[in-house]
Amino acid sequence: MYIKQIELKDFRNYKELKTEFHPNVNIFIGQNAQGKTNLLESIFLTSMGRSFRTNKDKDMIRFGKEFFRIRLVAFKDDNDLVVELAVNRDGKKGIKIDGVKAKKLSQLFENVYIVAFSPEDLRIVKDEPEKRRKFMDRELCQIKPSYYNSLSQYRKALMQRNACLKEFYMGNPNMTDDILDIWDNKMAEYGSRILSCREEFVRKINKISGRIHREITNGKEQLEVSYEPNIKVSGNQPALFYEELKKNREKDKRRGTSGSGPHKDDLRLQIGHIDIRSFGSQGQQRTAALSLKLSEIELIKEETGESPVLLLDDVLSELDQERQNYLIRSLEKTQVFLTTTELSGEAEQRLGNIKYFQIKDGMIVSEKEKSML
Ligand SMILES: Nc1ncnc2c1ncn2[C@@H]1O[C@H](COP(=O)(O)OP(=O)(O)OP(=O)(O)O)[C@@H](O)[C@H]1O
Repeated sequence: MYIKQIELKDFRNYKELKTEFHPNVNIFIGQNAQGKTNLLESIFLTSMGRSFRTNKDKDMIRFGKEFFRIRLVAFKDDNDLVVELAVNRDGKKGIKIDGVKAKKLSQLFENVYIVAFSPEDLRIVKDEPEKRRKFMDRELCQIKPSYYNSLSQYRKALMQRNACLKEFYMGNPNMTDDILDIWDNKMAEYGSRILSCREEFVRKINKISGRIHREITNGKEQLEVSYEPNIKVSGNQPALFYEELKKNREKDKRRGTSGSGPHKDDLRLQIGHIDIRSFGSQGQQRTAALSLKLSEIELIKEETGESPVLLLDDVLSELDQERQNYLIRSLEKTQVFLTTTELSGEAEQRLGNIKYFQIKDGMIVSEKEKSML
């Protein structure tokens, strides 16, 4: 699968754009703040239905305009696949896949598979647990679209439960355990599904990242990734999950918030017996982050039979030569979009077939393929 073409209308600083991509490597070059990341963001959006850098869809509408529209054409299973997405100032989002209106956001996930990699991802090991949960969730949404439903239902139940707990905390005499129980049951139903999906996901990612990490470090380091569920129940067992929630009920009432559940999960990353989240060197943490990201590509291939498209936002310059080399070697048969402020020469020499796009002020001012340079 690869992305053939994109059309933008009033997206970020792009007034109008229509361009064709190379099935192998596409490089967006330009000075700072010209629209390179915006272009990656538009591609990401058609795969995940949301941005990788804002939760506010409206922020992506060009200043002073009423809506944005993206039309992306991918080549998949010997056919063109057309994904269209539009957002207006009221925050309404419309999605069409091959001309047919999508009813749910999750219908997007099975079309264009994407792995996005930015310098921020290199901090996934040492950053707060939320980043590692996001890593699991984003990947799981792509390989298991029903996961998205569990996640959003769980979030809704959690919000409602927290609202009830706040009432207890404030001493509202009308709040009862029966009401809380409704949300405990909902949280248990969806929370245990999330838990079992994450369990399985981490088992798989551990295998793949262990191998990749060994290769990058020439066999010197063994990376171990394990799941740290906040509620220690194994598999999809809503009844046991519910019991655990109930155990914490009185504590939660006193605090006015839910202190346990998958919203507190984490991923443990170890080399030998050392927890590298806290005690790894910066190099170890970055290499482990690279191993995790590359595992995402492998896992999507394994689970879907499709090679995902890779978005690299200014990431090559963040890696040393050896890690750059490893990354580039892993990109065979993967369509890549990468942004850079300058041509670094060496890395690109090894990148194979490349199409360059010079970006200036929300426009592609020139395009050329490597063979023409
Ligand atoms: N909604 C919007 N409408 C119009 N312009 C916008 C909007 N949102 C962002 N921009 C503009 O987009 C530009 C930033 O683009 P982008 O983030 O793609 O930069 P970049 O080329 O990747 O730069 P860098 O190399 O610094 O990361 C800024 O000039 C910003 O003002």
